[in-house]
Amino acid sequence: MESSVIKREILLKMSQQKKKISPRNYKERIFELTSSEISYYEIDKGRKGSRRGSVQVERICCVATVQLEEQTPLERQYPIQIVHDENILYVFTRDEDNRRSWMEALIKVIRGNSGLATNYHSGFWAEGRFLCCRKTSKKAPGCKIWDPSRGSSQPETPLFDKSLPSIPSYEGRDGISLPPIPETGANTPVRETGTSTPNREVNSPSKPSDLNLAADKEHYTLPGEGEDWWKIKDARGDLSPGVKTGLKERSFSTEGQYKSLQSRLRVPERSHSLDETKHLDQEPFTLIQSVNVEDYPWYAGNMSREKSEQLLREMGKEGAFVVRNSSQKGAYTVSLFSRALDETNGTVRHYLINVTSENEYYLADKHLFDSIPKMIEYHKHNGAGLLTRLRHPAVTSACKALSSSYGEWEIERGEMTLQKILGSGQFGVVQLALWRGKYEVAIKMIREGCMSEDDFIEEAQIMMKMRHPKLVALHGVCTRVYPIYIVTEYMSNGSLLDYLRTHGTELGQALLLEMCEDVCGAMVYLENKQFIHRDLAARNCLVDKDLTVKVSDFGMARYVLDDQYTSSEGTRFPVKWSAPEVLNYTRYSSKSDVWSFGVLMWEVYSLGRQPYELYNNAEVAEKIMQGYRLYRPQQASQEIYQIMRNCWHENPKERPSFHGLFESLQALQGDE
Ligand SMILES: Nc1ncnc2c1ncn2[C@@H]1O[C@H](COP(=O)(O)OP(=O)(O)OP(=O)(O)O)[C@@H](O)[C@H]1O
Ligand SMILES: [Zn+2]
Repeated sequence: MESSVIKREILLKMSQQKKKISPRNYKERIFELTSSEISYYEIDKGRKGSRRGSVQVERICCVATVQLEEQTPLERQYPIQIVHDENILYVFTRDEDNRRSWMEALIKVIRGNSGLATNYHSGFWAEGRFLCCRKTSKKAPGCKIWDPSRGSSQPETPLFDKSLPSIPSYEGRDGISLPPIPETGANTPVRETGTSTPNREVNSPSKPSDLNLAADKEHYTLPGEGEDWWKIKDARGDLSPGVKTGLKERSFSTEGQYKSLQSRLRVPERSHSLDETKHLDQEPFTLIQSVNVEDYPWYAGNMSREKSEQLLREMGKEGAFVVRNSSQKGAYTVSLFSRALDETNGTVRHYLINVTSENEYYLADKHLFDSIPKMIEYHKHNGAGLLTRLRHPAVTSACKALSSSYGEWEIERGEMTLQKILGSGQFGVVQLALWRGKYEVAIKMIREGCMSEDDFIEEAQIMMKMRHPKLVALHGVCTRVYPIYIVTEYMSNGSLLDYLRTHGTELGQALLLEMCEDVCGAMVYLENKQFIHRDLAARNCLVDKDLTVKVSDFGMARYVLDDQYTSSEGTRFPVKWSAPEVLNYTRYSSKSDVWSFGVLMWEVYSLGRQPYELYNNAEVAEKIMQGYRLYRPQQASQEIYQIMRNCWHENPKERPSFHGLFESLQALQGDE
């Protein structure tokens, strides 16, 4: 027997975010809560359409509010998280009352569950991490204590015997206060009271307003019989241009809804351009006061349309963007990448930056700004008519500043301020430094006598031209004095091997796969350039602040002056990563890189174990010749393991190319 509906209402639902970084979208769904499940349905001509998903009540371990992100649009000010054993469902209620009533109902049904959480995450899961504690596993134990019986912020509304978890304050994740929505005055729509709900007994409303099935600022429901109870009328059609009567006509996007709400609440549009300086957490060393586009990391100068598309696609990140000079003289264009329209290939859109006669700038919609940087900053937080928000500048600031100021590869040593030691390797110590006091870079200080320096310096210019979003950029060198400095892009999460060993258990399947894809993407690029890495391994990949993995030290093995490293019999030779033809005849090729890549995938899926742990180099070489291969790591599916095995074909010609590997990996990603 179907259990009766406790609550049924249209709520906004966030997409499930199954991948590490996938675009979020928000859809209106009809939500139904029964004592056994919460389910949601498409809205089809104002009625319950097809079922889109559900969560069984017994699997829910926590229901709580969520701390708002900065610049949250008005329709998403009242989020609830429903945490269950597989994922987190985020839904957005209309207002505090509405949220309270959903929380009450949900907590009531889950109260008897055995596996209720003790902790939860107060922030959203976004782009591969929790905004509260920055943990990168969706299963990471919560960072705040969850106490469903703790006092709520409005104790005058007693629930059952206990009260609700506290309602969060309007605080962004960095403690930036968001203005509460003005609720009074002529602009506040009058609340219409509906008739009684079909489930009145179950719902047992505690306040008269709870009698409404739904009563928001735009429409109210007319509870009735059966399917037909679902008629919805516009309460204030005159005030919201995009909204007419009935859901049928309600075709505006959430951004449009935001705007119409905004205009009705008379929030001055300009107010959103204020204070943006606080949000620049991604690029801490950017000159935020400047109105010159040249001072910003996203400015790519005379980059062509084609080049920008190539760069953004290579980067492949939702919301990757650059601002470049338009072919129209004196004008600028924003080029933006998104997977919103085409999940597999993505789309690049080019938006001309418009200028009014009063020298004010705007993009897709009419939010005016007195400078381009302010406009860009606004659109970092508000899609407002764009394909997606401007999330990731595609040119790193140091990278761009360095390459524009030095066509050459020689960097002025005096412009480096050393900060701290990051580690040490084959060539010596690696330090974090600031270039010109503001751009973070990593410096390899080459210990004298361990590198064939002249050969390297000759090759450095070629290596500097190797530019790919998944390759650690070589910015330049300081060669005039000893020790020689090799200046590269700084990667704040250190080596992939260390990262796997310390954070491996927090990384889900999707992230492990993405890490392999990142490396493979860089290798496709090198393969096309016929550039052989020669020492591909997890220790030679680095992890960026957003967990992007990039390949480092490409080609550097050629300049090592150390017999123990260069000779395949040497103790430091990477035997366990080397293809048989390398061990036997020192025959390097992109296909020998492919072998190493297979071992790197094994490292990723074994969360940083040493390959062939129990064997020394000589034993490994012998076993490999006899046809033995690494076993399947626990985390790797049969499909993943098969990809590794293909990389370890005895005959290099039989191994897949990086291009082929990349396609296989992407196909797996689509499976989820
Ligand atoms: N660009 C960088 N950004 C951040 N940390 C770095 C960077 N380059 C190196 N490191 C840190 O310094 C350590 C040493 O790096 P390095 O590349 O010299 O040696 P390695 O790759 O570990 O060993 P080998 O030189 O033998 O291959 C790395 O493990 C990493 O922790
Ligand atoms: Zn947290």
